[in-house]
Amino acid sequence: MTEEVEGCSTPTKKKKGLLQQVQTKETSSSMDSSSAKFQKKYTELHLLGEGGFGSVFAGYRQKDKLPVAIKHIPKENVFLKHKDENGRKMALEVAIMLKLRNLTTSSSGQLALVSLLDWYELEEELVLVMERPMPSEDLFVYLDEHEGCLNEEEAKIILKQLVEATIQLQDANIFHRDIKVENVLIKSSSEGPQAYLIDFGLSCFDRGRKFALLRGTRDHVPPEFYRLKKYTAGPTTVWQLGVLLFEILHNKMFKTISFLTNKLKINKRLSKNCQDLMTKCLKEQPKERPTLEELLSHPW
Ligand SMILES: Nc1ncnc2c1ncn2[C@@H]1O[C@H](COP(=O)(O)OP(=O)(O)OP(=O)(O)O)[C@@H](O)[C@H]1O
Repeated sequence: MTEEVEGCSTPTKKKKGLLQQVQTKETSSSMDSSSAKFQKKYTELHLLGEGGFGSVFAGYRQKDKLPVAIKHIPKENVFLKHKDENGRKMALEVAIMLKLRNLTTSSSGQLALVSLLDWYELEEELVLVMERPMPSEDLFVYLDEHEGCLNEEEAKIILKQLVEATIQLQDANIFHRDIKVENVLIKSSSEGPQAYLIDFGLSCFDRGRKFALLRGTRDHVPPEFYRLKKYTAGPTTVWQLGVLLFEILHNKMFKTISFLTNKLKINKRLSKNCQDLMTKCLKEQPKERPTLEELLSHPW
């Protein structure tokens, strides 16, 4: 059976800060009170990033100065499709992030996921308040600062953290669907890098079904989407982790469409085990890719 779940609608580049919204006519008193509660609790600072679906600002929680990231998603990009156990409709991104709160930590301690602290449904936008690891930057920017490429040891640490996090997601029946360098934060410390998977805007709950509609980044969708117009969660996640690994070790952007016409060229200077893991993740046939658990026990 082929089934599709909608997360957000057509991307817009519209940016809407809370102040602007507060100045426009808010009619509903409950929206007014949500807006007031938000402003009382959090202070917004500079823009961190702007994507297809919303804008993310740095901020902090006023009572304890906890660093937070505040994501504003215009209402036209939000479908209140999910129902909680009380029948209350909510955005899928919120429902998924609420479920993430219950996930346990990884074997190495910190799980590579950020927590949702609060969310507010305002008249024109949905506001998500998330934890903001400090100091951190997204892997796209981090790569830029490392001349486009990481060394194998660093790449291995980051990949392992992401594999552990995606196993937890899989166990919770959550399919991220858009793993890529822009959606990974890296917190640097003397103990090494700590990765965090962010942006659950295209994610969905999954119990092994087949998806037919493209959700996610076209360059990173697995070959089966092009060949059969169908993809499933596990092999897609492994494929996207393979793409991410390729990109962080090659200083090259990956495009599935080029992969389908040209043989993949992996840097021969990488260790044999690293090449082996990458080749396996990027197998054209989804059935030939390892599972996430197999990735975790790979010799690399
Ligand atoms: N919790 C966070 N802590 C720090 N920075 C964050 C956090 N969440 C998001 N960001 C920053 O904001 C950027 C955009 O966030 P996000 O990907 O969630 O937005 P989006 O509108 O869904 O983007 P896109 O459409 O590109 O996927 C990220 O690339 C990152 O730089």
